[in-house]
Amino acid sequence: MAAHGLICQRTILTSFNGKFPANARRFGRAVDVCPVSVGRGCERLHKERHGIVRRTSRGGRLEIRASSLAHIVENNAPASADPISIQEALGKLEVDLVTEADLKENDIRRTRRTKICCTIGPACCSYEQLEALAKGGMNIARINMCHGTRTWHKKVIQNIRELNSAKGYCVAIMMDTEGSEIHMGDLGGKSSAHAEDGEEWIFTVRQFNGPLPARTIQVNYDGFAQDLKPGDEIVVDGGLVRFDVIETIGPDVRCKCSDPGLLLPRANLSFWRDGRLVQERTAVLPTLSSKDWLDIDFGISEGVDFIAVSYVKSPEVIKHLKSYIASRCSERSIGVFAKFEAIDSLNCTESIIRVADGAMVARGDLGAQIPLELVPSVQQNIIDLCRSLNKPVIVASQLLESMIEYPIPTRAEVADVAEAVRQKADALMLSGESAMGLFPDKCVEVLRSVSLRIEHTCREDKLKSSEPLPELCESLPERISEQVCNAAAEMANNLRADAIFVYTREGHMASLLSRNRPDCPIFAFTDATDVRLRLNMQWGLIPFRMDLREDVGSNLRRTFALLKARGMMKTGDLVIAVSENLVPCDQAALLQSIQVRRIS
Ligand SMILES: Nc1ncnc2c1ncn2[C@@H]1O[C@H](COP(=O)(O)OP(=O)(O)OP(=O)(O)O)[C@@H](O)[C@H]1O
Ligand SMILES: CC(=O)C(=O)O
Ligand SMILES: [K+]
Ligand SMILES: [Mg+2]
Repeated sequence: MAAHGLICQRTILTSFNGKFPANARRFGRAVDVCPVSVGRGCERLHKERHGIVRRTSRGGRLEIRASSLAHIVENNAPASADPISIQEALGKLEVDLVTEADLKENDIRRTRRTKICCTIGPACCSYEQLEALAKGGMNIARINMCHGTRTWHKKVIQNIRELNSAKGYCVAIMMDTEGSEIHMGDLGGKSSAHAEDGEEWIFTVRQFNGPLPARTIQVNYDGFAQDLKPGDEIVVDGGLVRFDVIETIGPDVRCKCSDPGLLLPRANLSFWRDGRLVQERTAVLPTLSSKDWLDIDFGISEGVDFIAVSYVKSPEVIKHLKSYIASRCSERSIGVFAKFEAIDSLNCTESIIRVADGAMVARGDLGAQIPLELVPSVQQNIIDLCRSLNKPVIVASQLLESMIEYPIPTRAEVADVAEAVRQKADALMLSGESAMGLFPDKCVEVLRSVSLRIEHTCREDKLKSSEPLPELCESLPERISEQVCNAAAEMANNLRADAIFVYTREGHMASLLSRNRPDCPIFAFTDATDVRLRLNMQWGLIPFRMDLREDVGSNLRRTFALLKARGMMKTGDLVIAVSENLVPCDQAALLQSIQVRRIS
């Protein structure tokens, strides 16, 4: 409270040039209403700008709502003022800079709906590089615990949190576990090696004290040599290099290179016998290793927003992790995403998606475990299942692979991105393109521009499929929410509304709206920063943070006034508004309604 009083004082002094009564400090304590002294000219100016100034008692003293005060602060505060403490103290609307600029400059209905996730690596980890990605449209930053140290990742997380708080971005953080994939060692520190046709190489689980012997590759799991037989094939990175097994000798496997190529440190390995994946051993490797659990503890303590679990093979591991997270951090939840990349996951796709908070089509490793020609239909199937079960889904890997080296994508890559957008995936993910490529910013720009274009043509396309969504919820209050959202989305389409507004504490109704993939964007207002960050993963949602009141009318009025005052909406815009029941009582279902409002 003291800070609040101080901020008011500082604000008014700056805004109104000294017309601040010496005793105003006494008045400036209320959280939402802040008595200030202003001259007549100021009052008129303020009324014109915001329309929400209220004259109260004696001449010259006005009550200005905290929210509009925040606006004055923005426009008049000296550069040294701390915008975040002001924001917090005044409880104003929090929106990221990119969205705000976009809404101000462009047609609301043309904002991007498909979200962008970037893997952070050496090519994009500095504060400035991360800022460039955020500016370009990155919604989620992914850190991959396969690479880098925890200290390195901690710094990245700090940079992103700082960007969010200092510059108003809303970049969520996803931590991706290493998982029990089989991979090569680090090539003794070399950046790469070349395997020539017919050359003999040794794959081994041995550790070496000195330098790695020539043409030797370490493998990260002990049982590997027992698992293989002469005639088996070792496939590196999904087929970039191949070796035939000649013989196994203790911890060593002697092989001959059958497909020459470049070997990169820690490249993924898979083993094939008679055209099928050898998987007895990988099936018993734990999905979460002891190192993964340490990484998960790290993620929880660093407050990541999502954890993506690599090599999921069954729903159990997801359930286990979710209950672990619930027991370790009760005050905020972390979204657990299942990565579909292990062949076993495809036997129980639906049951995995049901227990997870979202899914990722991890096409990189998936393509090394199933024939490549099956990957597109698996992608389509997972996206469709996620949509019907209302879980966000990310399409990952090789979207713009050639852009690791080149400043423009291939035509085929653009077609691949377009396909994922047309399938209405929630998010697209860059891997090596952003982590270690030469053009991370350009990659984000390509995802952004292709998404915008394809989304637009999908909306224009009158032939778009209108298959009804299957019913999702079971209990009556939830079914009512679902029906309200479905109806609101349909109304928005039929009335060509400019936006749907939803007031939500946990984000549930926001995601039910997103599931409908309506023609206009969905503005989701929530009072929790962690919910806001998590909503940034979902298709078409523009998440805002503000203090919600129990009174829906008051929330509506405040958001309309604020968005209009800040130039993000204009007179005449048509809005469909729905609200979760924000009053803690059993009458929840009865309080939901759909309102249609035109901004005056
Ligand atoms: N934190 C990091 N430090 C160094 N290099 C990284 C880092 N993150 C990613 N990379 C590089 O970018 C490449 C692509 O990243 P990506 O996250 O797709 O990794 P990956 O090894 O393919 O594993 P996964 O299957 O989990 O995606 C990596 O192979 C690695 O070379
Ligand atoms: C993203 C990931 O893990 C993959 O494509 O394999
Ligand atoms: K990983
Ligand atoms: Mg993978």
